[in-house]
Amino acid sequence: MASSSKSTGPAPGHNLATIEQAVGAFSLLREFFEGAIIVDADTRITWIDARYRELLKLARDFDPIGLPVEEVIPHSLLRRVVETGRPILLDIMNFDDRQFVVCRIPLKDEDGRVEGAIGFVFYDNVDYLAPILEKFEHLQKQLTRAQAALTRERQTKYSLSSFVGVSEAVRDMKAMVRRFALRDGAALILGETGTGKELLAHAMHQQSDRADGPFVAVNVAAIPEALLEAEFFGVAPGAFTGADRKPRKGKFELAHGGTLFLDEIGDMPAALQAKLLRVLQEGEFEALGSNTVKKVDVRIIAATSQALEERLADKSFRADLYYRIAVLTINVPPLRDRLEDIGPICDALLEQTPRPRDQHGWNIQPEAIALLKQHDWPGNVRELRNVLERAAAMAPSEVIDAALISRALPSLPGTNPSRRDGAADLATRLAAAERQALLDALDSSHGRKVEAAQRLGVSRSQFYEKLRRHKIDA
Ligand SMILES: Nc1ncnc2c1ncn2[C@@H]1O[C@H](COP(=O)(O)OP(=O)(O)OP(=O)(O)O)[C@@H](O)[C@H]1O
Repeated sequence: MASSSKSTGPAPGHNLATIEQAVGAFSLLREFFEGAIIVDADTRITWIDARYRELLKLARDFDPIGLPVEEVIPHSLLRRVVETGRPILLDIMNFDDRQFVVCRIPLKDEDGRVEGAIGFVFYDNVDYLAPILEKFEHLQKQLTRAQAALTRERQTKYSLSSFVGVSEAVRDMKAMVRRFALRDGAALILGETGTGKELLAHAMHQQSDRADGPFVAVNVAAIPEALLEAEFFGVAPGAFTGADRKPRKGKFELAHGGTLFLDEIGDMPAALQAKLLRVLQEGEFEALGSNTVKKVDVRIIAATSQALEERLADKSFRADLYYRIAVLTINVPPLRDRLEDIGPICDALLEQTPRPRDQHGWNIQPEAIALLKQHDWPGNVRELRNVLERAAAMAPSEVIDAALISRALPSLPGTNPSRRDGAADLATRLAAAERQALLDALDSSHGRKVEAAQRLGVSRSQFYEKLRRHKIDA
């Protein structure tokens, strides 16, 4: 055996010939590597170089021979090499805060059967490896910084503090959201359109134990009825003619370990309500075209801007489902009932409103805020955002005064682009007219999308598709 007093092993009963050969061959290379290890076909350690023992900080009296490699090197990939019979020629491993290049090669007998594997560890005294390690270190630092920035961004974007409001009603509601976040049951958020229900659902998820899990949002009204079931529960391979061979995951599966936000739950068809109830009660469902039951761990947060009591009374919404989700109910007050929030919300929304490069920040005047407080806000904060964006687009400087606001408010003339743009070609004029029709329908149905779709004589899904195409945040 080529092992000197510095090496340990091999364990009795292993193929000595192979190990002798391997160690003999790479003893020629030993000045180029920092350590080496050999495992057998069961991935148990049969030999380890003394320098590798030092690197791993193994105690002097600890004998690793015969142990599964992962008990000594938890992240070792030697098992993969043994199982696949394929080498991993270049990889990087961390030991404490140092990075090493590692190379793993399968050991095969004369018939090509895998008998074990060897791993070598190199360090940067090998000049040609230095650029690889440097590059890796650089990329790893960049990744760590990007991940930290992303976490910060997610936390601020969806934290409860991004729901702006100073009124007592908002403070009480936020306290309730914090309490509900810590309970894991289904929750229901009620409020007019544009009051910030989705924002609150996201914040509740972010405050809960599920924050590291996914947050998946589905707008029930935006999906054509025929596709809803597949969208929620997924499709088994070949479930119907034309279905993919591969299974398609539904939103429930995608939200596993996290939160599923069901917006416009009042629009859910009866058959789907029954299936949803089953998931809530048993935590299980079947994909479309499958008879295998799947288990999921998902918290449901539902929201609606409809009066659910009416839907309960006419039996289009199941009472048992309602009582299941309504245990934790949050009522978001409409903007017109908390006028003192308008000023702070304007400041927050204007922070996010694009401004010309040479400008420091928007300056909204008290008279402009006073005028905004007189409006009824059927579309709530979403409508306020649109009005501010319109005013900002018309503003000649960073000052937003009452005159600009009165031009930007929806009931006043001067906002119809199709009337202004006489020189545009037909397609542009038609698109502008369609956009205006959508906005008008939303305005006159106080932001209720189902009603707006009916007014225009299009289906819900067509209506949503058009909103998306025209980039209308409704
Ligand atoms: N209190 C608030 N502070 C800051 N921004 C808000 C607030 N409330 C709502 N918003 C903003 O208003 C817009 C609409 O909010 P959101 O989509 O959460 O409303 P919603 O109640 O879910 O609407 P819908 O019922 O139509 O789906 C978003 O851009 C959101 O960020």
